[in-house]
Amino acid sequence: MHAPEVTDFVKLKAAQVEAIGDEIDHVNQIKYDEASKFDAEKDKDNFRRYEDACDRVKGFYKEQHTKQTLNYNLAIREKYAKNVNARMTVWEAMEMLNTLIDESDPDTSVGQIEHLLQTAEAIRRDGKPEWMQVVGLVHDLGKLLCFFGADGQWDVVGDTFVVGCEFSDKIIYGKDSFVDNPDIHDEKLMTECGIYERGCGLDNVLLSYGHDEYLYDVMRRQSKLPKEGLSMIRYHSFYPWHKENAYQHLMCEDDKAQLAAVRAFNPYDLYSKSDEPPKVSELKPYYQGLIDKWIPGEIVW
Ligand SMILES: O[C@H]1[C@H](O)[C@@H](O)[C@H](O)[C@@H](O)[C@@H]1O
Ligand SMILES: [Fe+2]
Ligand SMILES: [Fe+2]
Repeated sequence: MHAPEVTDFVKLKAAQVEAIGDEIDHVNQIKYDEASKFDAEKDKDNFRRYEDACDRVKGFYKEQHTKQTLNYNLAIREKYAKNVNARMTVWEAMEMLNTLIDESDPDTSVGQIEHLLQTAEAIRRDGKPEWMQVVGLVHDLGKLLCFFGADGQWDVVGDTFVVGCEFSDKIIYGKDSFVDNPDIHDEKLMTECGIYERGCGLDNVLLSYGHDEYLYDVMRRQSKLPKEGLSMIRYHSFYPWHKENAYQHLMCEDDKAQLAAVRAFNPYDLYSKSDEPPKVSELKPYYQGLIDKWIPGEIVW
């Protein structure tokens, strides 16, 4: 007589535990927009000091701000939309990227694979959802463009900004750094909205081309990441927007949620650069498990 009751009780408890588990997952899903603990612990003034940066970084931005034009942007998107550059898994891509030294970055001295793992580990330490850890792990893989026929690094790395409208003063080194960009002589482009409409939404805006736009496109088509995760990828270098509040007039309602997501991601990308270098082989099994779940198998790059 008692046995069924016990079984029922056990079932009830199991159901409750599962419900609590679901609730925790749910909280994890949304809690990325709380201020991160990680953010508070770091001395932020030591990062992104572009005025003190070396000539390599300054030269990089001069070239990028001169060559990222609207016409270039339209042409390069068309080129990469058609290309199959490689077929490989996410981990293979991480290993390939590791040989690159990023000329735009004043803050990191470790390789790219370490930077990806540092970012993911910081997100994991803070108990953020799995998909966000995956975003940390892959967010810079678009830098593979350097091996897929990019002209240099000016079309791959560095902060991004909007092309097709006036250059914001909130971009690194300001408006003046665009004096040699041919677009500044086009009056139609050099207004607040340029070719866009007020409130059109950032989905409809062309960001300067580089690793963010490229990887966003690859992941949008081939991963199971949620929209906020894809936005973290697409906008992570868009500092004039997520840090300096530029381009508000181009945003639509939904962009506010995307902005919150990108802001939650940013400290992990930036401040993990001073963490201890991670042990790649020790971490591989854990992250391979996440890759198998969110971006499985061979990817078309
Ligand atoms: O130096 C840059 C930085 O300015 C970008 O915002 C970032 O996304 C990059 O990965 C790095 O190349
Ligand atoms: Fe990046
Ligand atoms: Fe990064």
